[in-house]
Amino acid sequence: MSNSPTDAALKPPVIRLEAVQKSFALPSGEIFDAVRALSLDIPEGEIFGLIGKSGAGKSTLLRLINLLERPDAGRVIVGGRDLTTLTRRELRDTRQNIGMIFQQFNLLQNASVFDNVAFPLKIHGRHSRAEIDARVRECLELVGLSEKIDTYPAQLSGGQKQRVAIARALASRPQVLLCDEPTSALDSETTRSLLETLRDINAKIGVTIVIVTHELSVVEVLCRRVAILEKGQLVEQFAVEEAPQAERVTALGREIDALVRRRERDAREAANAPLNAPLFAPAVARGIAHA
Ligand SMILES: Nc1ncnc2c1ncn2[C@@H]1O[C@H](COP(=O)(O)OP(=O)(O)OP(=O)(O)O)[C@@H](O)[C@H]1O
Repeated sequence: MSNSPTDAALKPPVIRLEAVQKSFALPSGEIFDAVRALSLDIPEGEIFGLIGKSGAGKSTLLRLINLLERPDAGRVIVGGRDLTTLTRRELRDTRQNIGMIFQQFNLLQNASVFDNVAFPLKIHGRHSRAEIDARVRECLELVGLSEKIDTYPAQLSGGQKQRVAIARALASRPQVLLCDEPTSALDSETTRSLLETLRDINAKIGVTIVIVTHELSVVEVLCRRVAILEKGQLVEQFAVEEAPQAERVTALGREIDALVRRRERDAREAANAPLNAPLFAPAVARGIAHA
């Protein structure tokens, strides 16, 4: 696996996976290894992408982080606690520290936006009404949906539903937000705006974001680091913005680099172009003959 020089996790990992393993029994009786002895550190405050082909084990790995899937072997340490050793009750409490959002939003259809966001706080049973009220308003403001507090999911667009889901996931003030293909059901404009909101939230409250996606444009816009999975193993991880020292190991890694370099080049050209430059100046004239 290749690692970039900035890997030397300057910040302590908020998530540490140690040789986690997860297998499933298939209907045929065969055992399928979805995640194979995988180790990974994710530093606090990171926006971290998990990518790979369909079936590579991305969602399983994400679900191992909050123990929605229990590993067959290995340790899952979040916020300094090994989740695999906790009692059911301790795990329930610790999960307050790990929010999660899904592709299909998973909102309660018969509950208002307020009640959806308040739900995890109410079932936890340790918050006063005033505290819940203030927390819900604060989270809806973070996602830009304050004015929808009294509406119902059916009255919202897909992007707005996902924002409610984010507010709900943040209600318990978790250190970690897990996102499983959060923009797959959204059009490209809504996706862009939602990704901006996630970046904004990361900057404002420092929550560590781990996102599974098959869209490289999501990685390009949102992620600062990325890990590439193949057949349940971690084959490469790097800082997205960092120019590679050597060619990336995987085709996906090379595609991400190409996207990032193209964006940088476009930005440079836009900054250098005189206002009256022809729109389609030949590449050679602009010094990018080998672009
Ligand atoms: N509960 C399960 N029972 C049996 N097999 C499973 C189960 N969950 C996942 N798998 C298998 O494990 C493999 C990895 O699944 P996973 O959903 O983690 O992959 P993925 O990389 O997220 O793929 P995709 O992008 O298609 O969602 C797949 O082959 C899947 O069929």
